[in-house]
This record gives sequence, structure tokens and C-alpha cells, in this order.
Amino acid sequence: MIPDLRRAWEALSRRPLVYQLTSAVAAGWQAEVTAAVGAVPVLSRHPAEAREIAAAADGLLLNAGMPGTTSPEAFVEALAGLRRGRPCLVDPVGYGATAWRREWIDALLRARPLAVKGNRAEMALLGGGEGTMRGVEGGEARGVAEALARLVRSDRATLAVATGEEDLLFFEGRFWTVRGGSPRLPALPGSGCCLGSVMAACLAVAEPLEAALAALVAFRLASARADRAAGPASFRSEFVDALASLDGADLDEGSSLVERIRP
Ligand SMILES: Nc1ncnc2c1ncn2[C@@H]1O[C@H](COP(=O)(O)OP(=O)(O)O)[C@@H](O)[C@H]1O
Ligand SMILES: Cc1ncsc1CCOP(=O)(O)O
Repeated sequence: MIPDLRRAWEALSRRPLVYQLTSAVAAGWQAEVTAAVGAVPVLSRHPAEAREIAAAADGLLLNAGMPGTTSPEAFVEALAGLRRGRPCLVDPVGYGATAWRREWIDALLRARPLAVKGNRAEMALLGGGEGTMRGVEGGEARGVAEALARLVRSDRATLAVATGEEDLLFFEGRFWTVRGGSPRLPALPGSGCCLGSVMAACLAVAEPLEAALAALVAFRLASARADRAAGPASFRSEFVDALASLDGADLDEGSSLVERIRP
């Protein structure tokens, strides 16, 4: 049975506060989509206040995209401040691009976040498969499903997601896929970062599987609605409008994009 995505989406009306340590290149868009789905974004990057902000947050997003010199310290502080039972999502942007980033993200996963989500190459590399990275752009990937399962079974996260033409999710021993949407979405730098923001918001108010699938489906639905935009800039704003317009009934309907599979 497909999990209740409507329930997860409608729970966003509780307006969770989502603390997001993320890249400057995507931060504005991430704040925008967080607000568009009804959640409340906060994005300070200073280590001196990260613990206090995290303590007040309903959920935390750690995005490794564009680290500054104090990011590792700020991430550690945020993890220390997050209240027990509140979810943390790690987005391992650019995993494998440099040795330093690889070690930094490996260390983050030792804190056992609830969820980890990246593109196929990032997730393959993170979980011991094969992948190529060009800057933060993912290329070829092999062994993605095995990598997701390995990440969860080795206790580095409870739920793992690899995005791509078809999103793949692993949770409690089961694989799920999500299809559809517009290929114009991944062409925009920061679209995966935005997915991390909405997924973190959903995780703050709903059960992990429902929450993660609701965010994945919402992105597919909204990108399909924006698909006819004239160019990348209008696609982006139509995508945000579409995301803001989604309701529980849309998510019910969008459940048809989800499938449970046995790879
Ligand atoms: N071929 C595709 N068609 C539709 N949506 C896609 C496609 N590839 C990726 N997506 C979606 O675009 C967003 C960004 O995914 P992706 O490019 O894989 O990650 P990243 O931006 O982190 O590299 C996600 O919401 C993902 O589901
Ligand atoms: C271009 C770029 N450089 C560092 S982070 C970043 C954004 C990557 O965002 P996404 O992985 O969501 O496309």
C-alpha cells in the first residue's frame, strides 16, 4: 500500500521551523520554497548561534554544497542543539568532488541523521558504489540501490534517497521509486537543495516514509505544472507557484507516481 502522502502534506499547516545550513548559491530559493509549502525557514550560518537556533527548530537540514571556513563548526553546533526526536536531513552535495568534502560528509553521517538525500552519483559514492562527479554535478552512477541499503544497514541514516530520472528511496528494508515531472527541474542549480528543504519540512511534521515520498512527489507534480514556462527563470518562478498551490488532493493523486519495487 502507498503511504498517506496527503496526511504528510497537510501536516505542513503546523508551520514547522526548519533550520537550514546550506549553500549561498541556493539559500534564497530554499527559503522561498520552504515558505511556499507553509513551513518557516531560518538560515543562519554562524557557529556561535547555531546550537541555540537548532534547539528551537522542528527540523534541521545540513547541506554540504558550499562550505565556508566555519561550516564544519556550525554543523556540529547545530547537531548538538537539535532536540531529541527532531529530524536531521543531510544533503551530501558534491560528495566525492574533493577528498576534504568526502571526509567531512562521512563524519556528518557518524551523527546518524534520520535521512540522507543526494543525487545518484553522490549516493552511490557515499554508500560504497561507483559514481562520477564534475564539480557538484553528478554523472554516471552504479550500485545505487545497494549503496542506499548499505547506508541504512550500517546505521549512517534511517532513510536514504537517490534522486534522478527516477527517484529511489530505501526505508525499513523496502525500496520505493517516484517518477514523472519535468527534466527541466534538475537543470537548475539548486533544485536538489530545494528538495532537501521541503523534505526536511515534511520530516518535521510526518512519519519518515510518508514525509520523504510527499516531498519527492510534490516536486514531480510542481515541475510538471511549470514545464511549459518560456525559459529557466520563468520555469523557476512557475515551479515555486505550482509548489505553493499543491493541496492534499493533489498529493493523493500524485501517489500514482510512487511504486514499491524489488530491485
Ligand atoms: N529526469 C528527471 N525528470 C524529472 N525530475 C527529475 C529528473 N532528474 C531529477 N529530477 C528531480 O530534480 C530534482 C533535483 O534532482 P537531481 O538533479 O538528481 O539532484 P541534485 O540537484 O542534488 O544534483 C529532484 O527533485 C529530482 O527528483
Ligand atoms: C552550483 C553549486 N556549487 C556549489 S553548491 C551548488 C548548488 C548545487 O545545487 P543542486 O545540487 O541542488 O543542483
